[in-house]
Amino acid sequence: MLLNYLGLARIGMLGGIHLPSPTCYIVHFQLVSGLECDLAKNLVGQPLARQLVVKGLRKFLQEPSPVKPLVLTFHGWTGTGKTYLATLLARHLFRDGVHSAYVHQFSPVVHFPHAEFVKQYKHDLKNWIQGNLTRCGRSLFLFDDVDKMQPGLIDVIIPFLGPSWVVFGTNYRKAIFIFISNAGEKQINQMALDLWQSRRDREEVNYQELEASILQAVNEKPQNGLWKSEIVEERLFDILVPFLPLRRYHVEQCAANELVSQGREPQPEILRSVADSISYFPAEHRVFSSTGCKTVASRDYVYYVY
Ligand SMILES: Nc1ncnc2c1ncn2[C@@H]1O[C@H](COP(=O)(O)OP(=O)(O)OP(=O)(O)O)[C@@H](O)[C@H]1O
Repeated sequence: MLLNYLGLARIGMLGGIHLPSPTCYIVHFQLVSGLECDLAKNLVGQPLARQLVVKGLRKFLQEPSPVKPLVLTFHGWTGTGKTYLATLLARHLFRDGVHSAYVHQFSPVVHFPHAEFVKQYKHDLKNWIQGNLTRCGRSLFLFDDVDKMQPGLIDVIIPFLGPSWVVFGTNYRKAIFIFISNAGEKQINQMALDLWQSRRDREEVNYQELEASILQAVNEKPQNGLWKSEIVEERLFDILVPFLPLRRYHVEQCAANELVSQGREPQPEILRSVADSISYFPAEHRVFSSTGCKTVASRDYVYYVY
C-alpha cells in the first residue's frame, strides 16, 4: 500500500523490475536558449532566478560527463514563481513536461503526511529514486514544500546528490534535483524592502549576502525539512536560487500575460483592477504582493471587462 502512494506501480517497478528506457530527454543546443527565451517572456520579475538557473543548466548540460547531479534549491515568498519555473524547466527538458514519466514530483502533504511512517517513507523514497535513475539517468526530481517535510527524511537521498561515480551500481550524475521551499522568505523580503527604502532597484540585491542569510535561516529553524540536512551543511546543492517578492507592476504584468495567452487585449483598466484586488505588505507601505502572482491566472477576467 505504501508503495502505491508514490505511484510506483504506475511504471512497472514493483518486484525490482527496472525497464530500461531509451527515451529520456535528449540534450540539444537549443534546449537552454529555448528555456531562456520562455523565462524572459513568462517569468515575471525574477531576473536573478532566471540567470542563475539558465547559467547553471547550460554549464551542466554542456558537460558530457558531469561530476555530480545538478542540485538546485528554490527559496522565496508564496506565488513568486518557484514551482512555475520548475514547470517551465520540465517542459523544455521533456516533451510531456511535468507529466513525463521521467519527472517525479514530491509533496510532503501528499507523499509523506504521517510522521510515524518516516522510516518507511525513507525506504520507499530511496528505492523510488534509485529505480527511476536506473530507467533514466537524466530524470528530474522536484521536491515541493521541502521546509514542511519531516526533518531527516530528505537526507535519505544524499548518496544520489554527491559526486560518487557509481552508487548502488548506477551512474546518477546526470540527474537534476530541485528543492522548493519558503525557507528564507523573510530574509529575502527584508532585503528587497531595504533596497526599496533606500530607493534602489530590487534587482540590485547582493546575492552573496542573500545566500548567506537564507542558509542561516534554514539552519536556525527546526521542524524544517532542510534543518541540519547534509544537503545544506555539506553544500551538496550547486545553486541556491532566491525569488524576490513581486510588486504591483509585476502583478499587472502577470495579468497582461494571462490576458494575451487567452487572446484578449490587456487593457490598462483591467490590469489596474486586478492589481487593486490584491493586498500588499508591509501594511504601512504596501510594497509587495501578499500572494505574488499566484491568484492572477485563476481570475475570471470576464468580470473585469467594462
Ligand atoms: N514570477 C512569476 N511570473 C509569472 N507568473 C507567476 C510568477 N509567480 C507566480 N506566477 C503565477 O502564479 C502561479 C503560482 O505560482 P507558483 O506555484 O510558482 O508559486 P510558488 O512560488 O511556488 O508559491 P508557493 O511557495 O506558495 O508554492 C503560477 O502558476 C503562475 O501562473
